Amino acid sequence: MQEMRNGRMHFQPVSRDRVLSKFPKVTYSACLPASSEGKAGKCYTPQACLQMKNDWDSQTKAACKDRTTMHQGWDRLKMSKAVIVGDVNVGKTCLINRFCKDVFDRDYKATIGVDFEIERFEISGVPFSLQIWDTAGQEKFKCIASAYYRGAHMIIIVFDMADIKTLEHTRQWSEEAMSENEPGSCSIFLVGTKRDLLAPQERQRTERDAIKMANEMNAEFWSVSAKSGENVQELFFRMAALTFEDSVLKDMELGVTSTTIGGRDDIKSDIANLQEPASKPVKTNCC
Ligand SMILES: Nc1nc2c(ncn2[C@@H]2O[C@H](COP(=O)(O)OP(=O)(O)OP(=O)(O)O)[C@@H](O)[C@H]2O)c(=O)[nH]1
Repeated sequence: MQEMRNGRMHFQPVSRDRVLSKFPKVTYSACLPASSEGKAGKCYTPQACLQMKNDWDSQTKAACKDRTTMHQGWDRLKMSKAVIVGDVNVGKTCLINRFCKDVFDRDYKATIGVDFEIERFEISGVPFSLQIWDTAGQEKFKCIASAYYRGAHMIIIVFDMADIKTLEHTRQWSEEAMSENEPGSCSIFLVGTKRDLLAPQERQRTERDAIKMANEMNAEFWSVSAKSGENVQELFFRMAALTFEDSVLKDMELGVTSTTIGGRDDIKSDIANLQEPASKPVKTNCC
């Protein structure tokens, strides 16, 4: 992924479909009448989005362009942690698999505890990795999964658009995930899955309810389908872009010169916990 040559860090190129040069901006209202859907084309709604900018922050642009910053400041790979939570069976694993592997499995296989993927991007010319943590929705695994909420830069709360109860439960998922993190330290995305299962009018009703919920929890709302792939790549690109920019701005604020984002050693130890369960067991009281 990265190696030192002639005293400089060299990163292997990422695949072309993970290169992001333009800022992913607001282009679509989920509450448009069904008849106008498809005209505007995309994804998420100005009524519930984390920010409405059309371009990178000028400081981010300057930092990405600046060769000196590249050599002095980003000699290690920038990395952020996204944690995906939500009720059992809502489609968390399928969402990740659609983006990371471009596959969809119709059969349900419960996640046991946690699992994770690392996706590599190039954003505005800068190598960037996103750790995507998939957690189990089953109650019996909750205490294992919650041990991995800490240190998240992003919390993605998933619900099933065809099962409105799962939207009601998102408030509790949000509270639980945020209780492990400092207030204001992570961005929240509220994601409705299985968009393909709903008729247009039903979908609009659910989207309106979800927008209200997203506003309550200061989240950005997206409606996606892992089955068809609709909006999935756009969602992950948007998440990657927002967390990348956050990390660049935070690093500049802190005057960080040579570290992964915020010196997050907790991310590495999370992976160590996952890969070496025998040597570092997850402590739980409830399972
Ligand atoms: N039609 C449709 N079905 C979906 C979609 N996403 C997931 N499913 C189905 O929903 C079921 C559950 O999906 P998973 O991704 O395993 O659910 P999960 O949230 O990871 O479940 P846990 O691991 O138990 O927490 C599977 O049978 C999937 O095929 C979607 O976008 N559309």
